[in-house]
Amino acid sequence: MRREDVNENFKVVIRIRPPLEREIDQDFVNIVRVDDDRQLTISENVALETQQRSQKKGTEPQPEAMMYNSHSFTFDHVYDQRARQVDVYNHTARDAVRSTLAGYNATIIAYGQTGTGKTFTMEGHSSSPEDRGIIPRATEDIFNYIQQFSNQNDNHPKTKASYLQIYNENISDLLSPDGSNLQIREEKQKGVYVDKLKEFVVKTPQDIYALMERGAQIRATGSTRLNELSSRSHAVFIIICEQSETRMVDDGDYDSHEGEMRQSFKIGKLNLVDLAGSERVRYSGATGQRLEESKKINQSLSCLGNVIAALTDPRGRQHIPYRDSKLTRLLEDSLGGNCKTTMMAMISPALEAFSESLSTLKFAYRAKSIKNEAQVNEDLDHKMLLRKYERELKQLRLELEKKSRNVVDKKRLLELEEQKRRAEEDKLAAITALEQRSRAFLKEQKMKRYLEQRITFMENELVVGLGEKMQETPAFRKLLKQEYDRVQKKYENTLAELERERQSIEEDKAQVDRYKQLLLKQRDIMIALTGRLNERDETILALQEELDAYDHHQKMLEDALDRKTAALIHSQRMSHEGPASVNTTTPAEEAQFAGILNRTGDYASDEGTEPTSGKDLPVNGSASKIGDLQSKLQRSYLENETLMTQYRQMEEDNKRLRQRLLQVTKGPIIPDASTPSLESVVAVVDSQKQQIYGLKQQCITKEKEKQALKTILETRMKPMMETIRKNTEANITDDSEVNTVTMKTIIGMTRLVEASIEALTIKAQSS
Ligand SMILES: Nc1ncnc2c1ncn2[C@@H]1O[C@H](COP(=O)(O)OP(=O)(O)OP(=O)(O)O)[C@@H](O)[C@H]1O
Repeated sequence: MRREDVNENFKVVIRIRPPLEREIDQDFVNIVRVDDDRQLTISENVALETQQRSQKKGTEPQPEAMMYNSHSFTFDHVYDQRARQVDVYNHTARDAVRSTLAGYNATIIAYGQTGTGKTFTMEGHSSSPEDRGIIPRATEDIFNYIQQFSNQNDNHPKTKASYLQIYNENISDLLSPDGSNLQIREEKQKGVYVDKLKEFVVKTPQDIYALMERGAQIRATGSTRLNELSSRSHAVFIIICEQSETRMVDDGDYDSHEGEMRQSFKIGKLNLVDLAGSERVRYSGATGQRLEESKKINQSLSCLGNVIAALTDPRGRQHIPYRDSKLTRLLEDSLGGNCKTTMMAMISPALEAFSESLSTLKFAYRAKSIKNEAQVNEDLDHKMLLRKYERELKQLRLELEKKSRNVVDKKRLLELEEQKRRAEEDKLAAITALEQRSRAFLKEQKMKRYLEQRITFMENELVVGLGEKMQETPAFRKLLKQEYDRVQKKYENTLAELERERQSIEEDKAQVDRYKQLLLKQRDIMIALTGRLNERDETILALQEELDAYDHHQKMLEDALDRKTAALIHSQRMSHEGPASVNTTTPAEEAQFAGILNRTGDYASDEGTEPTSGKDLPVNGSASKIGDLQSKLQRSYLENETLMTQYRQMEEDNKRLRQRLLQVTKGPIIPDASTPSLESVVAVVDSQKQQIYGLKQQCITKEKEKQALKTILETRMKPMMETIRKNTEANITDDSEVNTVTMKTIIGMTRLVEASIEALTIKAQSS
């Protein structure tokens, strides 16, 4: 699709018609001066008028009354009064016609006050060949071109014509009496068009002249004071040029394989618009029906003015009021759309039309800044369409590859590849189907062409009865129509099927996009889960270390307690059995003994042993304190067990979480009853975090308890043992061996307390 410079696509030219007899009779004064072929000046040239009057009277003109109210304008071209029809066609209309043949939409609009020469410019006078207007000249040009072009190429041009009018806001077909109150429709491919407007295939310029004449007879005209044969409606003559071209692709063709056949269709539409003239009712003297017509004409022209004002608004208005009138709606493509448009504004040179001419010039000047964007209306052949799809697929594959490179998980990459492969297979299947459809479509087209040729042949060759051509018989016409309708329907069905195929390929593309999005989402979820698992692993590791440290210190405490307990039992035994047994047990044996007692619970039964004498009391009191210590340690041991159970529980959860992660990495996340959702996994992680926090709190509490135990031993037990030692020392009267043992026991117990304090201090520091 080629695009042209937008400024080139909307041109405005001015044509000044020569003064009419009526104007010459009424003291004609020329108010328009053409400065060059692009600029003109309009002024209420009182000087000239004064001069003429002065000449009549034989007086000198007044110098101060030379010119006033003068305005200069520049346009794409200015045609003065002497401009011939052929000049106007060659300089202005021919480009538009050639654009149509190149596949563009082109419009020529004749605008101006009533009686300024719009119809003359567009249609001209058929009586004089020199006065032929744009429509007949364009027609000849088109047929000349077609003849020349179709001789050179394997081209099959087809020309069709339609003729419509907008009269009192009602669109009617000027070539078909049934076609009234027609509706304007719009389609993406076709643009704006009139529904049910008949299109006539024309093969010679004469065919077009016949249609023009037929339309002119129906077109609403009337006599007004300013124009004897005034057009009371806006008329649009439409010429459509369709060309199909089949040619061998050469190596210079973009994205095509050399040697392939390429077919393309170009459809250009030429709108030749002859607007009804605006008029000031005061001057035209319209009444009754004429007055109503004038109002409607002025109203739709004012809508045209509004559309042009909106299109050229420097603020860049969003809403363009095309729908305010049938005229503007019909010209939507021509004004600011896909079209090469030329506006021809006609003016009268007479002083009496000064204000109308000035307003026409201002209107035309404003329209100069309209920007159109014209494109060739070209349909690619089906192979080209396939290549276009292939290109899109290739692009899609590249994008997918680019995205895949970013995915960290190799497994996901493999799955992506697999999905991509499946999508490609689907596309390939779609393309194969489309190719088949295209082949069928081409076959249909060939058949259609063959039938058309046969019809033409029959039209030319067959004659029935007394010189009456067969094509003129109703039976033949009926058959012809049936056949034409059948082929047309088949052609349309094939087109519709192709469109469906195209849509299905579009859907496939969208599906691939959805896959891509899903995979990217899964990748993100996977990364998030891995992050959370790592966090949890770190937490568990920290907890494990803490527990190990705790176990170690507990073990130290237990060992210290075992040693002291063994020493105490040994002292007790010594005090009962006498000094002879003092040296019979080694410290290692004592510790082993105490350890055995501790583990079997025999120590507990010792707690209940009754004191044998009053002197033993302090010793047994200390034993009970140490027993307390022992049972606290026992509790701590149990708590440690509980901690271990919780830790194992957490490990179990961790294992489950890893399994969940494995599921996520294996396939798309589709929540079901058996698979925990991401939210539930996150909840488990959170609850375990809370458990870890609880465990930490318990450790802290236990530490506090131990601190309290240490304080008790330090502040209560130690002074107590000191008091016992001092009292015992003071009460010893003789130097018997029992007293010595008792003293030793007391000293041993004091050391035991000190050792316990020391052990607890080490634990507290390391914690
Ligand atoms: N360039 C010209 N050379 C000679 N005669 C012209 C020229 N332009 C217009 N005329 C004559 O002026 C008269 C009015 O012209 P025409 O009917 O084309 O005007 P119009 O703008 O179409 O008017 P309306 O809007 O009322 O239909 C006609 O008689 C026509 O022959």
